[in-house]
Amino acid sequence: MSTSSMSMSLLQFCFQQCPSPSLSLFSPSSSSNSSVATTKPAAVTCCVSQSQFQSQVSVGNGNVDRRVSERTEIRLGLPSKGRMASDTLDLLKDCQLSVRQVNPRQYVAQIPQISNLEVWFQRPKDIVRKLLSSDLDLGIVGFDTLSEYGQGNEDLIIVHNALEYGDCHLSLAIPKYGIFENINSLRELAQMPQWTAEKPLRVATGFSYLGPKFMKDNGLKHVVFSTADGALEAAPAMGIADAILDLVSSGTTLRENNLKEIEGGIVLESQAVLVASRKSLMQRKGVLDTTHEILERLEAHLRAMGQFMVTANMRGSNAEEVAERILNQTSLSGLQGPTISPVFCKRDGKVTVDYYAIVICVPKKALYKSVQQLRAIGGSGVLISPLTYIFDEETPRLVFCCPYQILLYL
Ligand SMILES: Nc1ncnc2c1ncn2[C@@H]1O[C@H](COP(=O)(O)OP(=O)(O)OP(=O)(O)O)[C@@H](O)[C@H]1O
Ligand SMILES: O=P(O)(O)OC[C@H]1O[C@H](OP(=O)(O)OP(=O)(O)O)[C@H](O)[C@@H]1O
Ligand SMILES: [Mg+2]
Repeated sequence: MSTSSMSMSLLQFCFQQCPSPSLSLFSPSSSSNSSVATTKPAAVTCCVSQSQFQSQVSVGNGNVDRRVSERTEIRLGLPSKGRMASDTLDLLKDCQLSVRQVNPRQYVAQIPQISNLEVWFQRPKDIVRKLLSSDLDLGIVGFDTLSEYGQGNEDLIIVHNALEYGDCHLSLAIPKYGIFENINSLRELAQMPQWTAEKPLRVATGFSYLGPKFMKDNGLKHVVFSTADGALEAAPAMGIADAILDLVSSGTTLRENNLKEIEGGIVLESQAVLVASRKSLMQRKGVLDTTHEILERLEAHLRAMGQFMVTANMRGSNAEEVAERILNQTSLSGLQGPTISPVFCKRDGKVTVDYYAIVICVPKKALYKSVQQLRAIGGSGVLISPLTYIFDEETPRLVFCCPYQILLYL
């Protein structure tokens, strides 16, 4: 999932009503007709139980609003542990937003470049909960965690939906063996005669909100879920469950445990996202500006990560003629077109221009093709350099981040 493939940036979760799943053992009810088959960050639609949400957040309740106005510092929640923790700190460091933590057991830290910002290290699920309770204003978490614990709450706004790490997907997996040997799709799984009201399909998952919702949306009636916190892949072989619903990245853990994914079984694609509390953006002084700054730095860095700067010399009679040759090649157009400068040299005592130096940005994926095209039109001395930042006039995501647009958007 690349940044460029996502056009929308500040995304809202749709707030709908649906039954609240129980946390230990539960079955999805079949009454809802809403559908979220494969959810990606770019198109989020999740359900939330209104009563459940209100018990956590109390929308419009004086306590929450008082808390929003009482504190003056802005709080950013970052994962305190797990694989997201170090990747998040690395990303911020690459954006010149290094987190200064006096000691690793201290849960509060600073980003000296941004005044009035406190970093709080929390478990990813607690970041989502604390955004909802207005104890945090901004947070970085996996989209899976946001979807599971945010449950479509409209106070959560995805400011950046593709931070390009933590890539994984939430998927249903079944054994490769036994009664599942010839089952390769969700439809085939649903049609198996084995699942009845008395003997439902048993699914082990840590996603006790998204799991039942996915099954219900896909019309699987006879399903029960059990929760587990880790090593879910062992559950089918231990006879505890028939299937599992868990995160998959390389697929190694599934393979090593004789499990397989099935067609139509992906619940969502996930990667790290930057989330904000809508209430904070709207009500707390400085949150919008701070969000704007963080977002701009993230965008500039992530855009640059996907590109190389290519310089080359080209023989030509004038800059326009060289430009024409370059622009006729599909992989050489650069960000806004090539920069072309004359290369002056002295021949027979006279300053002449036989060559032009060209500078273009090319997507990393298209590098080899670009070099081939450059050579084909007479390019020589091709130099490739990494880029650190690409700051545009205004990042597309920021369109939504100015107060006026936010007000319009909300
Ligand atoms: N195998 C994986 N590959 C890539 N990203 C993953 C993988 N598993 C999880 N993630 C992403 O990283 C986030 C944190 O996962 P991680 O396993 O580090 O912590 P956790 O599951 O909260 O804690 P724990 O596994 O210790 O209970 C997930 O929410 C998801 O976004
Ligand atoms: O497709 P793979 O690359 O094999 O990764 C998938 C595994 O990664 C996560 O587990 P984690 O390592 O977080 O352990 P956990 O089960 O203790 O959470 C996830 O729960 C899967 O088990
Ligand atoms: Mg884990």
